[in-house]
Amino acid sequence: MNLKPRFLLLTALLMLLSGLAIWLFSQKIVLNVLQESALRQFETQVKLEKERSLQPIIREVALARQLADSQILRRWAKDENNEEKKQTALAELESYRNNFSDHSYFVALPDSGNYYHNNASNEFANDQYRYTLRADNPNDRWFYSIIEQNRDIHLNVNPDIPLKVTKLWIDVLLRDGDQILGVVGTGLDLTTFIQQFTTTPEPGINNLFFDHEGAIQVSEDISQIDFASITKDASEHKTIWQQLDNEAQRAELEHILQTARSRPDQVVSIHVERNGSDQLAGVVYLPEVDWFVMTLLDLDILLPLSTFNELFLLAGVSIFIALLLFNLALNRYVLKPLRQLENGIEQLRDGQPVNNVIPQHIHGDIGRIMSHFSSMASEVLKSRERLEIRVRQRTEELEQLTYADPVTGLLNRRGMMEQLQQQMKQLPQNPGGFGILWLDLDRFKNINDQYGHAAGDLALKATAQIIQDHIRPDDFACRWGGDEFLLLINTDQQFLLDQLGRRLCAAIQKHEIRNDLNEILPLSISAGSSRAMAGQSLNEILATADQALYEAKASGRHRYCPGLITSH
Ligand SMILES: Nc1nc2c(ncn2[C@@H]2O[C@H](COP(=O)(O)OP(=O)(O)OP(=O)(O)O)[C@@H](O)[C@H]2O)c(=O)[nH]1
Repeated sequence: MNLKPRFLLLTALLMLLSGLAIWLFSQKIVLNVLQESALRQFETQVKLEKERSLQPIIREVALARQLADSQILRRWAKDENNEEKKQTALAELESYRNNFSDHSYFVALPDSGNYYHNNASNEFANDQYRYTLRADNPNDRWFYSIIEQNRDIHLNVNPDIPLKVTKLWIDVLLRDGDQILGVVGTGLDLTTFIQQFTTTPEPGINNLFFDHEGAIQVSEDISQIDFASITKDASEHKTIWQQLDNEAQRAELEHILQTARSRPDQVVSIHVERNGSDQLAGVVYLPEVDWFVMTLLDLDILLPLSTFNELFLLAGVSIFIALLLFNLALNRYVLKPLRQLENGIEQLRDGQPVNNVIPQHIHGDIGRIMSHFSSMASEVLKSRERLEIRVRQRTEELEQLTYADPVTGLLNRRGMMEQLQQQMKQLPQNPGGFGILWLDLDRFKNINDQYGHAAGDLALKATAQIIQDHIRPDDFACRWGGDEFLLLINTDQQFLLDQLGRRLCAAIQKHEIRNDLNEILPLSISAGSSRAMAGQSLNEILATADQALYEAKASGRHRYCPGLITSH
């Protein structure tokens, strides 16, 4: 994968991750703020409701407690059949009836099981005794449970089906020290209270009231209310524990309830999983009625994902713009220079200068790399040029070596053959032809033998030099082999050829060549010639010169013999 898509992919990934982190983080912050404000609001609401809606209950409870504290009532309960005490007590009860908001009261005495009651319409003004409670009657179970539990106060919620109201029964123990003399109390219509307290204007908020056992007493959902809690076994209760999804949550709530009980009127919060959704719960203990109230905030409803739509949109647009800007910057500062660098490398590979593709004005890291590359490229090109020159020179030297005689520096036999063939090709257009001189040192073997091989070489070099001195620039001389030299003389004049042959014989003999011991080497030469004419072959021309040389040797050496031209 190319650099560009890789970078884009990486950046997109990083941005998405950071966007996700920001989103989660901001969601958490928003959630915390929401929870905080919800709890504060809830705390205030509880206080307000306590003042407003709960106050009547509290007042009734206080009044019922006061009634249970009445000496008159105690005296009668201890001596139920005493008519005077009874009438005084009933009068007392009557005054409480007027004060109770339900305008009703009841008194139940355990020894006799007698139940006394009068209602708002004063229906039983002279007939307060209503009936006798029986332990085996399920309807009377509440009374025996209260006595058995020995708790000072019981609040018992019961629907009054004929009246279509929900009644709260406030049951308070009538005591004399440890002795339980009876149960007194009143009823209270909870319908309005339930409506006020549990019907919340905001969806996603739910209030539940439950007692010390967790039995739900007030709920918006009537089916959740544990009516007549007092008469039921623990297993029959509809409890707050059943509202929670798992055991760990229940244990946590147990702990929270203890904390709430130790700090009445203060909200203690807990996260609960209820019906599969994450909910925030605030719990408050209401000591006056020995109840807990739990407000449940359903976060999925209160804080739906759609709340973050704008944030998502903003994050998406930001990521897109950031990607675009990053892409532009990446292209301008990295990818484009890299492409130019790549072009430069291609140019360099082809041996071209790179200045036209590598810009000189880029700054920073990439600019430095470009400038280093430019200098490196020009160095590479220079050294390549130097290398090429060196190779050319070396080739020329090698060619020279191929065609040169190492001892004398003259052409070797191969070099001369090429020149001869060249001349032979031009022979038809050159009717005067050219001349050949074939030279051979006389008794050269003796020089080697007598003065040594080095002296022989010296003689060969001196001969070559003399030859060079006598020929013209357009003539060619070679060492044909051993002590033989062949000269290609660019002339169509026989006499000039003869003249040169004789001069060379004279000059070589005349020349004093000395060895290391300063001894003069006896050097002379024999020479033969031939004239190349159109129609002759090279072999014939050379054979003529060779024959002439042979004659020069045969006739005493140190002489020149012109070759006889054989005509066809
Ligand atoms: N020092 C030296 N001697 C060479 C070289 N090449 C050939 N020779 C010698 O040259 C001699 C040539 O001898 P020949 O041409 O046979 O005979 P010559 O002694 O010259 O006698 P004539 O030609 O009959 O006058 C031989 O002794 C070779 O060893 C060389 O490069 N250096």
